[in-house]
Amino acid sequence: MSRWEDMKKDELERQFSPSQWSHRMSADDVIKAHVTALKEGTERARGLAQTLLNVPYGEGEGEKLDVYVPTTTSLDVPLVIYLHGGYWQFLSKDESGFMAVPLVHKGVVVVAVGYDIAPKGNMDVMVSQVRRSVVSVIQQYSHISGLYLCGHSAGAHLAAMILSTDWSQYNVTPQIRGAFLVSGIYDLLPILSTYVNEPLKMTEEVALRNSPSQLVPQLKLSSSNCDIVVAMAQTDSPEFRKQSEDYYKALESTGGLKVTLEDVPNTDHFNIIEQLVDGDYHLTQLLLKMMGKS
Ligand SMILES: N[C@@H](CC(=O)c1ccccc1NC=O)C(=O)O
Repeated sequence: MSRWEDMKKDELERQFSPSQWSHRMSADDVIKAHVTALKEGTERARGLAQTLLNVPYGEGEGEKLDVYVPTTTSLDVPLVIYLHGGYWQFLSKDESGFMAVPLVHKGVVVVAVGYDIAPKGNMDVMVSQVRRSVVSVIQQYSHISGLYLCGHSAGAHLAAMILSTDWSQYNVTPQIRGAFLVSGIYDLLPILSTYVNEPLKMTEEVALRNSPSQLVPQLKLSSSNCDIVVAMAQTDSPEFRKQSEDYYKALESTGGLKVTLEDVPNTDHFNIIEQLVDGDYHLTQLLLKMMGKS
């Protein structure tokens, strides 16, 4: 097995360029198609659900979230917070409501969180923002039947950082029932020397304190009752898949956590999450089942 520590810069950068590993399209086309799919799905969701857009969760201009509200009147209303991907430097909440399409029909509230991507935000800022967004959501929606997280790519990293929060400095302790971590990065050290870090400008110290792989004991303390699904795409690069496998193993080996590793067939880094617009998609079904809504 090759180790990232032994890789030359160009090989490491290829491993951390998800668009180069799709079997469906060229690198440029798969990113264009990804953005289009997210935008179209989000527009559809906005047509189907009632929405509360740009709800502030903090003082900052970028500290806003979008809520997709189901039209059902059930008392059992779970809420999923979605954290978008894009290497902490692309995308926004504005094209991140797509997964609400099948979920609002089933009576699930979906919240798409915005955060300040680089270069405006840095890693510490983004992690602080998404943590505060969770606190704000549970304060506003105290009547929900369960809180869930879903994150893609960099958003899966942020979701894992939320699970690893020491909530003692906050006013509340969120009880997160389940988390879907999709094609994420959990050890930031391998990207330090790559193009990904150019706008982020992380030092080794910043990368270490923001790596979920370093915070597994804290996750065990804070999120012991949370079902965790670590999902990876079949054609994610070997280093991306290793990130999921290693994080899964680290969580699993602490004992007492309910963790599963999902290797999703016929998917790449992008359509593994795009397909959440489809109610029949394997991960949508898993998420609904976890929430007791299948
Ligand atoms: N250089 C990256 C770019 C990338 O990851 C990306 C670009 C635009 C929108 C989303 C992206 N990634 C994942 O959500 C790549 O090779 O895929």
